[in-house]
Amino acid sequence: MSILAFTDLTKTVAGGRTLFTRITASVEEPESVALIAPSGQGKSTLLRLLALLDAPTAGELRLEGKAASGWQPQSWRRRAAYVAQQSVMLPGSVAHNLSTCSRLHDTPFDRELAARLMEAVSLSSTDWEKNADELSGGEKQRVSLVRSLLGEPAVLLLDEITASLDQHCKLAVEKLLTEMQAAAKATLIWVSHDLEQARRVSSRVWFLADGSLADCGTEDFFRRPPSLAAERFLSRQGRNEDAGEGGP
Ligand SMILES: Nc1ncnc2c1ncn2[C@@H]1O[C@H](COP(=O)(O)OP(=O)(O)OP(=O)(O)O)[C@@H](O)[C@H]1O
Repeated sequence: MSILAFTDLTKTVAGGRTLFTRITASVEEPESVALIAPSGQGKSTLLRLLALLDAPTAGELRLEGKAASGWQPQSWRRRAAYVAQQSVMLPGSVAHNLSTCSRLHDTPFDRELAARLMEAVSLSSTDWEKNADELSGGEKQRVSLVRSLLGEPAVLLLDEITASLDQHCKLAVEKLLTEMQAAAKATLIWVSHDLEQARRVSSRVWFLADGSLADCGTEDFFRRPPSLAAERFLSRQGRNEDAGEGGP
């Protein structure tokens, strides 16, 4: 059974522009999918729809086999967590931020797990008593990821979460998440402009362009782009391997 699925999803935004029309796809547990598109095609919008942070114009979403209408939005978001590029820290300390989920759901705060996750994203030396607002952008991004992981979501909707990280931290985050996925602890949907990253972390690609979604294996996507739009996109990024324009 798919853990997350959408059928005939259409989204028209203010001003009347339709970003995508009747797109359908699903993700199995515990897959890792890269959502790729030229800028402005609706990647973040689609991710926000999948987190029930925005409503589709038409179409149906299902999580764990149950339609969105049958879920409380907060319960849905607890299972399918959206991790934003611009992370927002709650007022208070790093520890206060890390324990958000346990306070919200009245469950014990697993300090040991939090420490392990902080270490995995290269934040072992962070002072937990520090005001979270004083962290750098990249530190906030990683604390925000750890905060989400502590809620043990089944699906992580990752919106360019490594965009402000240096290479070392980026790879640390990728390693943590791919290990979780390999251990069947999480299904991942990554929005990324970084095609090297998409190739490293995913086994499938959803390519969004001209209002349609193409769904294919990651290696196939790079070797045999599924559409002219994908071919042009890879070509512009210098990644069309058939055209001999590069690649690892
Ligand atoms: N609520 C909204 N109201 C009006 N326009 C919107 C809204 N949400 C998104 N848009 C527009 O829809 C388009 C797609 O936005 P979105 O951020 O989803 O694209 P994207 O593929 O993630 O872009 P990028 O790669 O540049 O981050 C943009 O032109 C954006 O301005």
